[in-house]
Amino acid sequence: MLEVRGLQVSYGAVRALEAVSLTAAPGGITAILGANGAGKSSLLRAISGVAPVAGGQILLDGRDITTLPAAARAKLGLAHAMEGRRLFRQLTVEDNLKLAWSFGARATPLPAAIAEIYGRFPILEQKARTMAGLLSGGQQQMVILSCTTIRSPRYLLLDEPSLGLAPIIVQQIYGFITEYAQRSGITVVIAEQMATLALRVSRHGFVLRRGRLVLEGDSRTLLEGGGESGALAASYL
Ligand SMILES: Nc1ncnc2c1ncn2[C@@H]1O[C@H](COP(=O)(O)OP(=O)(O)OP(=O)(O)O)[C@@H](O)[C@H]1O
Repeated sequence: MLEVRGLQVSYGAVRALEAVSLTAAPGGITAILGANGAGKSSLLRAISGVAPVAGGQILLDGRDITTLPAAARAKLGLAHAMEGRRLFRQLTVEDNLKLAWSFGARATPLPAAIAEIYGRFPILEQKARTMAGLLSGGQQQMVILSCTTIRSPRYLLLDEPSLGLAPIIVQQIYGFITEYAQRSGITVVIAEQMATLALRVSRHGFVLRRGRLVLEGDSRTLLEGGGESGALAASYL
């Protein structure tokens, strides 16, 4: 179970998150929604240990990890695909995959792990010897998802996996995420500006606005526009 209690994140005088509390239910997808600058990336970055925490607590399976360095959190099974497609651009696709595998739990032997990825994204096999920096945005996102999942994480944090991608590629990426979450049974947290997209695949959604949690609920309820969810649109204004 991943739990955040009263989390505050500040960058100098800028307060990015103010007393945010939420729980990501085990074995399912949780959506973190909100407009540009709402604090979604700061939340994920604080959880994985790369953003400064000014107050509150982060608990992983009941253990307080708030002051643990990022590398120690990764060893506990936290994987974070950050916004902005961070990969080793000068390395080939396959070398990116090998490197990611070497940092992970190595639950599956390397050849089988790579074969599985190529089975899922055949284009990556065709581009295996191409420098990752030369791929299209969608192909780079496939490499990033492959690199984070090849490590066999127990918790997966995905920051705006749809950003800047064509609708058909977004469908493919989200298809992969949904299938992977179901098959692996791990806990997935997706930060996404495109609320409908993330609510369709998640169980529960949390909405941030200017660093504060303003709405939460069952994803279907938020999506169907019933009850409180008129507030979903309002929270983006
Ligand atoms: N390194 C930083 N230094 C200073 N301010 C920052 C930094 N990173 C983020 N911020 C500010 O913190 C607030 C929250 O930003 P954050 O990136 O977490 O939001 P977001 O919801 O992920 O938005 P986006 O979708 O644009 O990434 C914004 O006001 C942003 O300008």
